[in-house]
This record gives sequence, structure tokens and C-alpha cells, in this order.
Amino acid sequence: MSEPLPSLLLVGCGQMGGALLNAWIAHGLEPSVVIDRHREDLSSPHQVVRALTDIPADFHPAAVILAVKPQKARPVLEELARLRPDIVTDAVIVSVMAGLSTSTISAFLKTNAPTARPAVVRAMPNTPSAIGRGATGLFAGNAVTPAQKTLCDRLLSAVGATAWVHPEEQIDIVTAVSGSGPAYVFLLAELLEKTAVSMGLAPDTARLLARKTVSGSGELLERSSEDATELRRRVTSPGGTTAAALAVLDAPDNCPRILREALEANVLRSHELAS
Ligand SMILES: NC(=O)C1=CN([C@@H]2O[C@H](COP(=O)(O)OP(=O)(O)OC[C@H]3O[C@@H](n4cnc5c(N)ncnc54)[C@H](O)[C@@H]3O)[C@@H](O)[C@H]2O)C=CC1
Ligand SMILES: O=C(O)[C@@H]1CCC=N1
Repeated sequence: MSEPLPSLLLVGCGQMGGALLNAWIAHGLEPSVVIDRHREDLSSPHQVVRALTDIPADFHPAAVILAVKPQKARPVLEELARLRPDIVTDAVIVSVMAGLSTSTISAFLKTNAPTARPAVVRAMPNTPSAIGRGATGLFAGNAVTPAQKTLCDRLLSAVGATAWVHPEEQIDIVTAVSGSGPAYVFLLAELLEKTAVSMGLAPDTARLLARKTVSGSGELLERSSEDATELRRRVTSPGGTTAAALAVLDAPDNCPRILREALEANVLRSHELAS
């Protein structure tokens, strides 16, 4: 087995934090602390506490992972800096939160630790991380050391593929494409199923065919060295049925325009969450 992952402080153990934690445990994680204010059901081989005030005084994590909603970030960051300025100084702060910039995160931390120069990394994973098939975009702020960057890459590689981006604004595009992306794919599965039922297929049949089409196509794309355009071409007989459907879907004013609008709305929402 590869070298264990160093001790972490995970703040927020919901959908994303939980998926990350499970992968890190599977990869061998040094004794760590998980904070979740609301979940009663959490069990973990690591120490689970309800509040930042419960972090043991002798606990010194290599990284703090912030996986609460962006709207909850400010009090969490201010309290962390008030209670444990040493952690803010020594650990890399990894935010998976949409929208919030490294400078905003630093500013919240500096409210109660004015001399700190926090090392902040933004990571934008997605929910296929729960099965080790995630895709994460990362951005490192100025104060992040090469060793901390390597650690962040190890942490997110534990749940799938990673790609570092620059400048920071590109993280909002990552959020729009891959962070939120699974929701678009699941919407496609939902719409295929519902439309199939509305056109006359039995619900069980529609569900089976829609699910297997989306999951099988994803797996084919994963296993193939061809790009998506070629895989699509192989389905599309000239003058055939698929071509008839694609003439509707891929018309400039249909999917291409709608997807662009959707991704722009996503980026705009990141900007709103940031302010
Ligand atoms: N769900 C997704 O697909 C993705 C989510 N993210 C980001 O991950 C973050 C979390 O999102 P989800 O996991 O979906 O939300 P979630 O609601 O499932 O998890 C958030 C967790 O934080 C806990 N929490 C709330 N306040 C807290 C506090 N003061 N201290 C400790 N724990 C607290 C909640 O009890 C909850 O378990 C968000 O910032 C989101 O932008 C990023 C990429 C993908
Ligand atoms: O919907 C959200 O805000 C988060 C960020 C990416 C996926 N879920």
C-alpha cells in the first residue's frame, strides 16, 4: 500500500465531505478529526466531533478540508482562526466550496489571525468521487508550498482524476462543467425515462433502458481511447434514426445554446455566492 495520507481536519461531512472521507480511509488515513454540526448518524474510525471547540488541543492536521455550504463558511473560518491560529498557519486550507475565492477565505481567517498568511487551495470535485470516478479541478493560492500542492493532489487523486487550473476564475468554469456536471447527466437519464413513458413504454422498461443507456455510454467513453465525437458518429448511420434526432438536439439554437446558457448561469451563481 502507498504511504498513508497525513492527519486531516474535515469540516462538513455531507455528500462531498463524506465521499472524500470514505476514499481517504480506504487509502489509509492517519488519525484525523471530522466535524459535522448536524449529522447524528456519522460513524467513522476517526474522531467525529460536533464543533470546532471539540478539536483536541494536541491535534495538528496537515490539511483542513472545508466541505460545508459556502453560506456557512464565514463563521466556521473565523472561529477556526480564533480557536486554532496554529492550524491556520501550519495546515493547507482546502476548500471544496463553490464560489468563495481564496482571498475571501483568507480574509475570513485573518479576521481572528491577522498575521497569518493562509495557504488556501480551491478544489472542485464531483459526486462520482463516491466511487473513485470523480473529476476535480484545483487552484493553488500564492502561499501554498509545492509540498502542500502535492498533498492536495494526492487527496483529490484518491477520488479520481485531477487537473490544476490557473487563473483562479477558471475554478468557476470547472464548477459549471464537472462540479455540477453529474446533475446534467442525471437529468438526461430522467428525461429519457420520462419521455419514453410518455411515448408509451412501460415505466420499468423505460427506467431500465434509460439508466443502462446513460451508464453504459459513460463506461464506453471511459474505456475508449476515442473522443466523444467519434463514439457519437459510430451510433449515427447516415440518413438514419439517430441523425434525425441529432438534427434537432444539435441544432445551434437547441442543445449548444441551451448548454451555454446553463453553464453561464452556473458561473453567475458562483459569482453571487462569492459576494
Ligand atoms: N454535492 C456536490 O456535488 C458538490 C459539492 N461541493 C461543495 O461541497 C460543499 C458541501 O456540499 P454538500 O456536501 O453537497 O452539502 P451537504 O449539505 O451534503 O454537506 C454539508 C455538511 O456540512 C455540515 N455542516 C453545516 N454547518 C456546519 C458547521 N458549522 N460545522 C460543521 N459541519 C457543518 C452539514 O451537517 C452537512 O453534513 C459545498 O460548499 C459545495 O459547494 C463541491 C463539489 C460538488
Ligand atoms: O450545486 C452546488 O452549488 C455544488 C457545487 C458543484 C456541485 N454542487
